[in-house]
Amino acid sequence: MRTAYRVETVRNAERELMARLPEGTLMRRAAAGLAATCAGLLRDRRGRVSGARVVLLVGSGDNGGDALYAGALLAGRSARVSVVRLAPARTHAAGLAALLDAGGRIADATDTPADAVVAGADLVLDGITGIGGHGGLRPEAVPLVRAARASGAVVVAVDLPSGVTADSGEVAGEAVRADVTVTFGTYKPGLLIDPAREHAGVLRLVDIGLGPLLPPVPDLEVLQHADVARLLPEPAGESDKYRRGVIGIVAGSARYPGAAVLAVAGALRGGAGAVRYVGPGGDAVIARFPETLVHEGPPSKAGRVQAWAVGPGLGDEPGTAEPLASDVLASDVPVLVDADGLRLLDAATVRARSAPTLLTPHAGEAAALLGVPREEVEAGRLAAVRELASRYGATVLLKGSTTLIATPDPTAPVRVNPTGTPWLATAGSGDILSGLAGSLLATGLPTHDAAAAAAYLHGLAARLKSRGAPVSALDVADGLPAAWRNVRGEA
Ligand SMILES: NC(=O)C1=CN([C@@H]2O[C@H](COP(=O)(O)OP(=O)(O)OC[C@H]3O[C@@H](n4cnc5c(N)ncnc54)[C@H](O)[C@@H]3O)[C@@H](O)[C@H]2O)[C@@H](O)CC1
Ligand SMILES: Nc1ncnc2c1ncn2[C@@H]1O[C@H](COP(=O)(O)OP(=O)(O)O)[C@@H](O)[C@H]1O
Ligand SMILES: [K+]
Repeated sequence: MRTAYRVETVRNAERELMARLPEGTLMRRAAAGLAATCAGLLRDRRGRVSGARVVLLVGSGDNGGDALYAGALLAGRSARVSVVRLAPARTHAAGLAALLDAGGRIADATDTPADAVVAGADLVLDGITGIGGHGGLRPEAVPLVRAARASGAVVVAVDLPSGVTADSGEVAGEAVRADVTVTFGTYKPGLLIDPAREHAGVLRLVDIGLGPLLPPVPDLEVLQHADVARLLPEPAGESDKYRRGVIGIVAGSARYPGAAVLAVAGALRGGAGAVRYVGPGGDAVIARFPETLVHEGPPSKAGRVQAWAVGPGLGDEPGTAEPLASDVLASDVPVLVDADGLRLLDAATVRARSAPTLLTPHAGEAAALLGVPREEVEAGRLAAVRELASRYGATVLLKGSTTLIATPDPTAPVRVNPTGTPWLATAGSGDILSGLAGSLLATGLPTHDAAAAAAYLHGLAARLKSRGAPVSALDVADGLPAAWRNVRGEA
């Protein structure tokens, strides 16, 4: 499991650790890790560190200090290192002295155009701001950062790409776009959540000894194969289809019968022992998946069901969608609500439910539920998913370029799914996810585990099927058994 902590927590832990260590120890540890990564990148690029051209962009804080000490270490290995100070009077003095001692030089951008400053650089180190930064890049930094990007040099961000918001992943204005980010002590939320994540490139974590001083509960967690493998249900010798769990799907409409087929396709690969279908798409479902138990009446009369998934393609015809959705919400088993089901949702009904509810909106649906523009949700995913979970008293899986899962408990970590791929942005893939997550819920997994395991398998299935080419929603469903085996370490 990867974890991330917000700035205040990082600073508290750093303070405690610094009090136990000789002054400057943490920065030296950070700089050593940073220099090692840079040296590796330079060797990849030109075979050796000696003679490489390195430009440091250095702001007024300790982030610049890290860059300067790392620059000194590289200069000590005969790299040609120059520093551009963005706030000359407030540059980390000891770091600058170390760099100059090691043979580095000052190349401030005051009289020289930005592109000339970075011209010919093999590597540009972004030490403008780290966890102390706020409000995007200052105007004087913007041309330098753009020139660095355009120069073809490898851009390495120190701790965080300057300009991104560490705690939320928001990007207010311009921010550095790095190829690699070397972060210290722990991941920060912004490194894992878009749009900031896109700016960070490949992540490297340098251990500076902070781990034991961080609280046991992180702000974010990212499950990995072993974590998901532990969650996946496995039928025991004594299992029968009912004990494995029955998932009820309420999806599709005369207008969108395909959504019913797709949700069932996901549900059939989600571990439940049986899939019941209720709704107007029964014929289409049976034609494609004869193993489905199709029911004509209302969901409450469909027989035993351990969890429901309601909403994909349900449409908005009065007299059809609404009664189906309210019947499902009145049940006392876990319910997943997606797509059209979300439009019919009212917070008081969800809050009053006796069993857990899982909402799976994309950014547009989340925006409608929150009454804000879609762009606001996309720019501030973490705040949006937390707010929805708290307003509805439900677990919320917010889909998109970074899929996030929050529970109604504001102290619980938000989960970030690491397996997604932009190839998943294809019509109907969300319907597969609904069926899959519902199926995992029916097997008895707690809501946030079912959501996290489903997002993980769904993303992995898309990657395994895609291998760099477009995939359809049904391809993703077909890839689920392979993803399941892959997670469990089976061939
Ligand atoms: N505290 C510690 O023990 C350690 C800190 N480390 C480094 O120190 C960093 C934090 O250092 P600081 O607290 O000095 O903060 P930063 O270096 O991140 O930035 C703070 C400075 O930048 C200025 N600033 C803020 N926003 C700006 C913006 N948008 N554009 C330009 N300037 C801006 C502020 O006025 C302030 O002077 C970490 O990110 C990490 O790189 C590491 O050395 C590891 C140990
Ligand atoms: N840029 C992206 N990167 C990764 N995953 C994405 C991206 N865009 C969409 N997805 C994923 O694709 C799926 C799309 O679901 P949804 O928006 O409900 O589409 P539909 O309604 O067509 O099924 C979700 O699982 C979402 O997380
Ligand atoms: K930085």
